Amino acid sequence: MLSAVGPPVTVRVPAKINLHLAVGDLRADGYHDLVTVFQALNLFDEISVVSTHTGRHVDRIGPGAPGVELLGEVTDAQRAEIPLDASNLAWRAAVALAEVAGREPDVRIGIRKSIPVAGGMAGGSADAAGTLLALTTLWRLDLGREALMEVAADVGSDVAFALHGGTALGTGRGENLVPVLSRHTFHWVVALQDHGLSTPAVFGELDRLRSTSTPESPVKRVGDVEPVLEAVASGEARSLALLLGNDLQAAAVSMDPGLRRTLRAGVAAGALAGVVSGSGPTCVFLCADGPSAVRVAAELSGAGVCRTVRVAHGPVPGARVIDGDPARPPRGPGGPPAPDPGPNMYA
Ligand SMILES: C[C@@](CO)(OP(=O)(O)O)[C@H](O)COP(=O)(O)OP(=O)(O)OC[C@H]1O[C@@H](n2ccc(N)nc2=O)[C@H](O)[C@@H]1O
Ligand SMILES: Nc1ncnc2c1ncn2[C@@H]1O[C@H](COP(=O)(O)OP(=O)(O)O)[C@@H](O)[C@H]1O
Repeated sequence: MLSAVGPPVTVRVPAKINLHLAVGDLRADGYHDLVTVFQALNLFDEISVVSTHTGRHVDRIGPGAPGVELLGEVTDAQRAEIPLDASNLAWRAAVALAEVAGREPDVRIGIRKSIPVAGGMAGGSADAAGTLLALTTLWRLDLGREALMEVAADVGSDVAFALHGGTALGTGRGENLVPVLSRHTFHWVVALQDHGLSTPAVFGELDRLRSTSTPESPVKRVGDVEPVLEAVASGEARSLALLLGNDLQAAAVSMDPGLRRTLRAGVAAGALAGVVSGSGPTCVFLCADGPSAVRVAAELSGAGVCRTVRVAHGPVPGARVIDGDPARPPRGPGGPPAPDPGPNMYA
């Protein structure tokens, strides 16, 4: 058990999907320029941080090194796949923020995981973003939004979006964000696999496929992003369904050919369209409305093409403090309910 100063600060942070993902050629720094439309969905990880430099015992965060542990029900797969050493993205975020703040990362970080690991939904990035917001609150840092976004981008290409949430156009490595007008809710079915795909390996496979592409069998590229932005703004799921596209999908399917069946099964189950999320292997299916998503999820879960399915909607806000903010009353009996914890400081 740990010594701690003050109560933990807890942040809830959403998963993302890519409605559109155009991948440019390999850059000299090992990255690819992207044009992407992110949307945050209501699948959340929770991050709790607590100071460790002195003080009283806190139950919610137990022992472990260097400062990260998994909270709640933890599956064997999560235990196997999530590093609890200094390479954990949440810990890397803590170290990066401590450096900017000119202090030690004298904290413990608890991660309650719901976002699939290595699933193309940016769960690790979400944990990093949640840690940045939680520590900004715990340490009462007066960092501006721009400075926090810069720290986020240094930790990973998707981290800034997890802070931002909603729907956003991402360029550069994905870290340059512009909010996209999206007042309408879209309904999704998310098909999770029992394994992950490595993001760098999927980008590498796309480079390989493109280098061996011939005029007879070209590797197609997604179209322009503008129609996607218009469809998002209109709120018309049928228009958006025709425009979902991901340049990494060919690479993900090449590495995991079973995804072809998953994508077909979702549409056969009644979805308007399906697409691999980011580097995969998670597939997301856009549905006409909420009840349709429930029906598609029920049928897809019996089709034997994925580990499990979730019904989700988006856009939802980015990282939010849900507990432990000195400026808010505590959660729990007498306090406010956990969801919808107020305006996002960083959006
Ligand atoms: C593909 C996307 C699409 O949103 O999402 P995921 O599938 O990971 O969720 C992202 O670009 C992933 O972002 P993120 O997972 O933060 O990537 P990073 O840690 O920054 O980079 C991991 C590795 O992916 C490759 N990479 C990443 C981003 C980018 N624009 N070009 C790249 O080539 C590089 O090989 C890099 O070393
Ligand atoms: N907090 C974390 N949660 C999940 N994975 C993490 C975390 N920290 C580091 N990782 C590593 O990052 C890799 C990518 O994880 P994740 O962000 O879940 O997937 P993706 O990049 O496909 O969206 C994982 O395979 C894991 O080894």
